[in-house]
Amino acid sequence: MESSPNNNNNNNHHQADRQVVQVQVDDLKRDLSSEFSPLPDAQHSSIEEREHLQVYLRIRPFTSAESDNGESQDCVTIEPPDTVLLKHPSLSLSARLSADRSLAQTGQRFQFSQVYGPETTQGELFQGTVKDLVKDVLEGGNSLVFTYGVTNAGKTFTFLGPDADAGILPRSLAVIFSSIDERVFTETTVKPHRCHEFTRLSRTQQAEEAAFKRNLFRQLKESEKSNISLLNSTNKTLLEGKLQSFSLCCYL
Ligand SMILES: Nc1ncnc2c1ncn2[C@@H]1O[C@H](COP(=O)(O)OP(=O)(O)OP(=O)(O)O)[C@@H](O)[C@H]1O
Repeated sequence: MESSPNNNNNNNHHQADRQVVQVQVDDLKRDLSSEFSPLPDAQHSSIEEREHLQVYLRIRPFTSAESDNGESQDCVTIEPPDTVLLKHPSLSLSARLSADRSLAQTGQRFQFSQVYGPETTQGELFQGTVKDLVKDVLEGGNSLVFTYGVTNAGKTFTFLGPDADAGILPRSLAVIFSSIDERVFTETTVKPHRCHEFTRLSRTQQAEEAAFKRNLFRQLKESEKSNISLLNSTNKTLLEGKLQSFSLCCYL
């Protein structure tokens, strides 16, 4: 950011920035312990939380470029079914200079709900992680699924996957749409709103929705005819962006 000491506006901005920072620091200093009163039945609640929050680790295979570069340094060891042992990459500076040699050699263990190795297929991952959540959704439950990892870790592959090897999102949608059959709500009197809510539509709104839908299908047909699949490419761009989480809500 450019700085201009003679500019009053800028000075005001800097002062405002300082005030904002000050508030945040004060906030951080605040003792929040009193706001976290002990839970009445700590043991029960921790068991419940463990059941509700599942954390899976997926280790992807090396890409061909990585294999060609000889990047394998045996730093990740899976200890089935739920643990990984991480060691410093043997060529890393930290491994060579590590003051704690024993730590560098023995590594550190991390435990997850389950660890999936590089040979895991998209189908196996879906079966083991998300399929039961989808079943819950079909019975009225809600779930949030998201991927988390450094760039190039395999989040998009896991989430969307290539067309020929679908990830957890298209698989979830396939299960939902093939399961609801006659339970599809054919009327247009309600519309999903935000994540968990819906709005009831007036007659005028229903007519607007129907017109919007007709218009959308007409555009789709026209673009298919003229081979300019505008809608598809827009959707594809949206999907190929950073769509790496979805929440499963029940509107059935
Ligand atoms: N399970 C897998 N099997 C085969 N190839 C994979 C797998 N997971 C990821 N890849 C490949 O690894 C590369 C990186 O994956 P991906 O693009 O999904 O990473 P990402 O975490 O979404 O990255 P970014 O955060 O940068 O978007 C891609 O070439 C992808 O095809």
